Amino acid sequence: MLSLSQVSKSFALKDGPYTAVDNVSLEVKTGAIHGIIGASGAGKSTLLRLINLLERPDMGTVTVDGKLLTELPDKELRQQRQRIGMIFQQFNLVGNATVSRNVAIPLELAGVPRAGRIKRVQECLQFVGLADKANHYPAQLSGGQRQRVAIARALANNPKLLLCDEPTSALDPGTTADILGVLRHINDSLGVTVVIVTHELDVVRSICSEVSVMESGRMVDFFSRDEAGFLPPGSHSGSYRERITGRTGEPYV
Ligand SMILES: Nc1ncnc2c1ncn2[C@@H]1O[C@H](COP(=O)(O)OP(=O)(O)OP(=O)(O)O)[C@@H](O)[C@H]1O
Repeated sequence: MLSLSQVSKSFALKDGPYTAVDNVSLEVKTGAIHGIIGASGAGKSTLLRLINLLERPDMGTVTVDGKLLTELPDKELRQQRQRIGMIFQQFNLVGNATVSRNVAIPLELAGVPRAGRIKRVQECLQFVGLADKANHYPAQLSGGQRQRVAIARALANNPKLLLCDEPTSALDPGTTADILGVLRHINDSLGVTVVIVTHELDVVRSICSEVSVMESGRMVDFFSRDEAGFLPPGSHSGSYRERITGRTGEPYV
């Protein structure tokens, strides 16, 4: 479903270039819930933004659902991007637009006619359990409800891939569990592949089928729930692998 090959990204800083993502390769199969974990500044969000080309890689290739995004002309890239949903820590809703209008925006951008938009907005709001909030504004909703609206908006164009940048970091533990339940449901019932950037080990332990670990822009480890077994939520010490699986292992190169 998703393949990154030797992807790098540097930013020009005052004292010279800074490499945020350094020669990263990654394969994510259809149906996975893939976690990307690592310390602050490791390059996780930048890597996520490279997947839908919100950031252009300096080097390397990005393939999503068989399309080599890094080679597509702009118009085709815009079309392919519509099949990649994204949600953020701070929800990024349009504050002066109602819930239904927020969900309708990506449909308008995709050129869906009005009747189709109305139907799809209703479906998406029903899916996230917010049909009764269609005419509310974001400021009238709780954090968890805002994230549900953001999820409904991300689902509007039937994405095959959902990118989540710290989706629960602004939420309390109960609401976090709730939103993780929605993400699991999207994966199970719609077959959407999910990539989640997080620094929360419990998010990984709760829903991820596999994890990659980033450190200083590089991918330093990869393991799956099937192969390693994940511990239940709770605090443990050691490397990311030890804390998630309870076991040590050979670092991935
Ligand atoms: N647009 C940018 N311009 C300059 N530097 C940037 C830019 N985007 C990211 N960086 C730098 O790249 C590094 C990696 O940032 P990134 O946000 O990807 O890390 P992260 O692992 O997601 O961290 P966090 O968990 O704190 O969000 C950081 O040092 C950051 O300051």
